[in-house]
Amino acid sequence: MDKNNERECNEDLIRERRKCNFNIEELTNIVDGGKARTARRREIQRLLINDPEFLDEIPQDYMSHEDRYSNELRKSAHLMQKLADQESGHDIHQDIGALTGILKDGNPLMVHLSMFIPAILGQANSEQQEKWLGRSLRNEIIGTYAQTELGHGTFVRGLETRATYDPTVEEFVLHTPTITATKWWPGGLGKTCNYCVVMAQLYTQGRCYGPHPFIVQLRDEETHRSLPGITLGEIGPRLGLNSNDNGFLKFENHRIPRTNMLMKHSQVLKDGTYVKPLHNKLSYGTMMLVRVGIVGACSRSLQYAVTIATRYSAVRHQSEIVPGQPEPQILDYQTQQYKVIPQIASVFALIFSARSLSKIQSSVTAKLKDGNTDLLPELHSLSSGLKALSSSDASWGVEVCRLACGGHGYLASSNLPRTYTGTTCAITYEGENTVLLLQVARYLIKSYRSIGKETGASSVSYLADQTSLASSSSSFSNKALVQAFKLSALSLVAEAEARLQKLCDMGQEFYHAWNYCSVLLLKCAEAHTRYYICEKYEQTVDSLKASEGVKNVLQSLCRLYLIYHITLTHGDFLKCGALTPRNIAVLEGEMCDLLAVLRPQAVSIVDAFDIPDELLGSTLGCWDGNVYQRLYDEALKSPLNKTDVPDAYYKYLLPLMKSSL
Ligand SMILES: CCCCCCCCCC/C=C\CCCC(=O)SCCNC(=O)CCNC(=O)[C@H](O)C(C)(C)COP(=O)(O)OP(=O)(O)OC[C@H]1O[C@@H](n2cnc3c(N)ncnc32)[C@H](O)[C@@H]1OP(=O)(O)O
Ligand SMILES: Cc1cc2nc3c(=O)[nH]c(=O)nc-3n(C[C@H](O)[C@H](O)[C@H](O)COP(=O)(O)OP(=O)(O)OC[C@H]3O[C@@H](n4cnc5c(N)ncnc54)[C@H](O)[C@@H]3O)c2cc1C
Repeated sequence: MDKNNERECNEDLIRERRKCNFNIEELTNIVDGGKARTARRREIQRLLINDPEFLDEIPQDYMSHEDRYSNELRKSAHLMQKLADQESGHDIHQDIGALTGILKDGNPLMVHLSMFIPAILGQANSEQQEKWLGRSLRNEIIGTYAQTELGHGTFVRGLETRATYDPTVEEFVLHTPTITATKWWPGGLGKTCNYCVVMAQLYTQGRCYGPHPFIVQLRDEETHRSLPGITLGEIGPRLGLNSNDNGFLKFENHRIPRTNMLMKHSQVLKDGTYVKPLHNKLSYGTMMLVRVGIVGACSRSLQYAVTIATRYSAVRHQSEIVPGQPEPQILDYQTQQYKVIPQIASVFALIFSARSLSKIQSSVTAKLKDGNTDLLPELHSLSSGLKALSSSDASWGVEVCRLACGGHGYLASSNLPRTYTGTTCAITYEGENTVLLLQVARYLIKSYRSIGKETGASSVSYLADQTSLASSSSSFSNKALVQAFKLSALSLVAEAEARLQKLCDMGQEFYHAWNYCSVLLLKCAEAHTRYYICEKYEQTVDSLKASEGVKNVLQSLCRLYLIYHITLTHGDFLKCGALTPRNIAVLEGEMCDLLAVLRPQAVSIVDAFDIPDELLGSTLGCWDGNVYQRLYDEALKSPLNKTDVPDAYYKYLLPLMKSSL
């Protein structure tokens, strides 16, 4: 689509774009993380969208279960080949964002890229990397990450798969002792992968040392047949991601060499002696890494959904605001603005916190190389909290965007249903959100109780700021609003700690008290993580070197985000005295003013997300706004429209209609 050719574009969208008062390209660079990143993303996307191999012969929704898998595997394999053919020197994981939308519904090689290779990088020692990293990067072997079992996903310590060391032949025996020990869910496990990283309980010298990672060959490298002692299969249709072959796996006393235990952090020596790691949760490192990646991935899903909803809201006319006047664009309704524009604001919140988290991860990783694990708990807490809030915010945001598109948003061709199912899964996988938030709460309570001890963990240093509890601010600057979030989080943590202590003082065991307070603890974790996001948003926008137009837009979006979230949880702000009822009323009024300020810029802001139509894949969100023709053309692709009278009519309807004659 030629974006300079206004003749092909919907009139409303032309008018919207003429209202733009900032530099779109500059905002695009901010979204991408710099000019060079924008250029790289566009280069990759051009390479993909001009390639006919990525086209589907018929829309996926009309394909059989097998054809969907096969079609997506064809495209995934082609994509991997294309990326491998690219000039070297690029980190494929940096480029993952650029691929959003090219593979439509959970591709079979995703976990190879996002977990198997990272597991080798993070858990294998240098000899093991020598053996498996190059081969997996060259796609000579394809792997997955097999941790979850039928009986246990959340509680990793409860996994039942065993890896028992046999020193006489220097091998581990992998075994699935019960039906509940069957590995269940791993992406690509069913039919695609020939290797995997398996998390299994390590037994040596008669003792269990807990879950550890092992690399296991699953299928013959020539015939692709499952190896003896291994049962593999696919788990069946899911809410979404149905082009993937999420699988199951059972071991029947399957033997692997000792050197297949991934030994970067802990080892089993030839005689069976166990050498423990520097920190006993280092074997959970792959999960932590992916949690960080999920924050960025969620921001991208939301960019897709809100681009669709915003453009559609500009094109769609319905009802009337002024009686008897022409039907307005639905974007003119304040309630529609309230659905869509906070989601735009949310995109930037997620982008900026993903970037901040990623920096922290790099510095923790660098420290780990020197054997320093001090900041691992801080990274665990932040990555857990941000994974949880980003996935729930984005899922809710995508759903709101679908609702904002009325009936047409329910159509597969809008691409909103698939965007939703592809986002909401992140609430569950890589650590179910409630469970991760309770990990954050655990860290908060522990940090609160150790106030005064220097831990170097900056995200919780505010818990020591007891004086702020008594002070409510009369100023309404963005910084002051962030302070209000801080106060709310601090007061919730203080309340939860006091409640826990009271129950313990009354004679309850700590773990029962914990369970009894866990709804409140969840709120603490959410408030703490929200405060983190708000603080990063405010700081990033404040310190940004940008033109006035871009800065104004981002300031307004940031302010909208802060006020929107205050209004959603205003009870917490009132309860701790951070804000008064009057303050809340004033802020609610200001939120509506901000919606009005941002409304004329909304289409241009989503244009700055710069998502090509071919990747957006939506009848409602296309750049030219030619919505109705696209809806009609897509409907014509339904196989039911191949004939006027379907066979089913003769088989079922006709006999029914004639039965009473
Ligand atoms: C490379 C970038 C790619 C980006 C791409 C993004 C898109 C990705 C698409 C991928 C597609 C699909 C992927 C899906 C894959 C999966 O789902 S894999 C399976 C994931 N499973 C889980 O996440 C399980 C969740 N459960 C857990 O993590 C643990 O069981 C849990 C942390 C909940 C508890 O562990 P326990 O061992 O029971 O620990 P506790 O007793 O609760 O706590 C003891 C202390 O340990 C601390 N802890 C826990 N985890 C960590 C950690 N990772 N690091 C550091 N510390 C940790 C905990 O805080 C306790 O500390 P304390 O004693 O309080 O001081
Ligand atoms: C699309 C998809 C892809 C996946 N891919 C992979 C993969 O590649 N590899 C892999 O190994 N796994 C994979 N998984 C599995 C995934 O990691 C698990 O489903 C996830 O970790 C949740 O575990 P669970 O299913 O055991 O849920 P459960 O833990 O059984 O959760 C059920 C309910 O119990 C609650 N609950 C559980 N424990 C607690 C607690 N301690 N405190 C309070 N509430 C609790 C939860 O909050 C939830 O409401 C995938 C899952 C999905 C949906």
